[in-house]
This record gives sequence, structure tokens and C-alpha cells, in this order.
Amino acid sequence: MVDNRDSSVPMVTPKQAAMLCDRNFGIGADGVIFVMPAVNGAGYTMRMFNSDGSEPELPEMCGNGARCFVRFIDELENLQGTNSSKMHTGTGLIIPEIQNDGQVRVDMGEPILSGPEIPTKLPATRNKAVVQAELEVEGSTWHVTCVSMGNPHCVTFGSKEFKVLQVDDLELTEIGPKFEHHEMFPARTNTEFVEVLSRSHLKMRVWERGAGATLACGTGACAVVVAAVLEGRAERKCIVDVPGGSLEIEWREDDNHVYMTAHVYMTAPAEAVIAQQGESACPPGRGDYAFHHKAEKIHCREAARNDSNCRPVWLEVLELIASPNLIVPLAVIKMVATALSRGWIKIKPISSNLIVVLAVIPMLVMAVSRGWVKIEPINVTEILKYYNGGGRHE
Ligand SMILES: N[C@@H](CCC[C@H](N)C(=O)O)C(=O)O
Repeated sequence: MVDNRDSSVPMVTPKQAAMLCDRNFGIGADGVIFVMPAVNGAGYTMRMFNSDGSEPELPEMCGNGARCFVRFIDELENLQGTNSSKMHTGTGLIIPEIQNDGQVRVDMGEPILSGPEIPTKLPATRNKAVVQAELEVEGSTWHVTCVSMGNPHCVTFGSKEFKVLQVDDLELTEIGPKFEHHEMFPARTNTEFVEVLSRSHLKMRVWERGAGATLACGTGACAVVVAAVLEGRAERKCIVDVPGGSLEIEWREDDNHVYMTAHVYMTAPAEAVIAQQGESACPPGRGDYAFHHKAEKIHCREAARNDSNCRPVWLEVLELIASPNLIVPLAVIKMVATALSRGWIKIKPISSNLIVVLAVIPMLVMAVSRGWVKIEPINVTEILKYYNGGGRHE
């Protein structure tokens, strides 16, 4: 989660997001979510980058991210679990709620079922929806139902060969990318492989677009319940087990919205400084990739702003050029040079020592004011001792 409340421009680039998410050289994450200023008044805007740096095209959505989002704001604003912050996403306005039992419930809105809107090129099988359609993947025929929860999902409960899936047995890293990049999904797709444990209990594994196999996917769990209902496999309210825990999903008949409820646990505050290539707080090139990780909050810009070692070189140079310390003497020199060249003023030759002194003083003032040079207060007693003792002290 990135505290991006003071700007509508993400403070982490897609490339940096991919580095942050790297599980070996970064913090390790499925994606980066930005808490940004609201677009239409109250609340906040959510944007996200997947762990490969891709940004889900608008409308975009991240269900688990929405739950983390509300907990993060709660902590940033010190609301102590009392808020229901409004959240603008590409999908529209979302109001996650922290409930009395600490669980966060998110109204994920209406599922989109029309093929072209998802988008999928698979032909509709029921009205405009793609339900239990056949999808050829590497010589196998899978039965898939396509749902968008603001992002595309392809849900499968099995193939012609494996009518009932045992999701633990799946070679997800092999099969997942084949679905993600399948020509039937022009915007790629998230894919959920589902095992029906009962009519109110489902178990899924997910291959996420731009992130691969992840431990949970909120929008995926919602899509799974919608697909299970459409295929007549489950009730509208289900527990969905994902590798990272369980989510309660309800697709309500009255408003056609999907609601997702689950805990968001915040790990105990831990402070670590994680930097590119894992060596020091600042990478060799300085600047761009210093990330401070504190209690699951990343304050990249604060880190760069507050830690002089983390400031990019270009910023130092720019600040030096723009610094009044330099601009004022330069302007004075320019004025004097102009006046001299036009004969408005004349100066008598001065000693070279004086020129050196005149040049050194502004430089010294600038160096001291920027903290490059420190002048310790003169200890008169020590100096007197030095001369009275007739020699240097250790
Ligand atoms: N990878 C997804 C976006 C992330 C979804 C998220 N994991 C969730 O919990 O909903 C995409 O590109 O659509």
C-alpha cells in the first residue's frame, strides 16, 4: 500500500512496482496499490499495478486490495476502526466497511456478464453471457464461465478429461499462463480453478493476470461464486477457500451486487529498510529505488525526501542550480559584468588575494548553509592553551 494522498500521480513507476513486488530482490507482493486523492470530492482513489508492472486497464478493481485499502486509511488517519472511507476505483464508487467484529465488507458491485464487455471473444452461450463455454487449451477442452468484476475472470470447474477438479493437483504455473494469454481473452485474463466442496463451500486456486499464482484474489472469489450460481453448482452465499484463507461471498438477488467479507490482518509493526539489490538503503545509482517499509506502509517519497542519502543526484544538482545561494551571487556578477562592459562603473585593479577572498566567501557561505561544511564553535580556551603551552595538543 502506498500513501499517495498528496498526488494524483503514482509515486512509484510500473517498473519500480515490479521491483518492489519481486519476491527475491524486493519486498515481495502481488501488486502495489496507491491511496490517492478523491476524484469527485470525498474519499480516496485507488489505483494499482500488478506485480509485473502492468496496470489493469480501466475499469480496474482489486477486491483484496479494497479491504487492505480501508484498513490502511484507517491506520493513516488514525480512525481506530470507525470509518467507511469512500473509495473511487475505475469500477465506480466503493464503500468498504469495517464491521464490529473487525471484518471488512466490500460491496463489489454488479458482475458484468456480457462477453465483449469482459472482454472475451468466446461466443455467448446464455443470453449475452459466456457460461460453460468450451475453451481449447493445449489439446484439452475446458468448460469456462467468464465474468468481469471490473477486471476479467475466466472460471473453470473442470475440463472434458477432468470433470471434477482436484485443485491441489493442478500444475498451475504450467496451465495458468496458457489461459492468461489465450487468444480468446484480448485483455488477458485472471483464471480461477474451482473445486466444489458443497453448495456453500468452494475451493479455488487462481492464476492472476500480471501476477501469476497468488494466495488470494478477491475479485476472483466473487467471479467464482457468480459462475457457480450461473452453472447451478452453488448457492448465492458461499465460503470460498483460497490458499491464503477464506472469503465470504454473497451475490445478492435483490440488488444484483456481490459482497465480499473477510478479515484483514495487519501484521505487527516491523521496521525494515529494503533497497534495490538489497545492499544498502540506497542503490548504486542512488535515488529512485529506496523504499522504506514500516508496518506494511511504504513511504517511498518521504524516504527520499527525508533521507539525504536517498536523494537522486539530479535533484541535488537541480536544487543547487535553483538555490538562492547561487542565483543571487550569479545575478550580482552578471550585473557587475554588464556595468563594467558598458563603462558605467570602473574598478581599480585589486590584489589577487582579494579576488580569491571575494570568490571563496560566497562559496563558503553556500557550503555552510547547505551543511556540506560544518564550522565548529571556536574554543578560545583551547587556543590560548595551545599558544601558552608553545605547541600542539593531542
Ligand atoms: N491481477 C488482477 C488485479 C488484481 C486482482 C486482485 N488480486 C483481487 O484481489 O481482486 C488483474 O490484472 O485484473
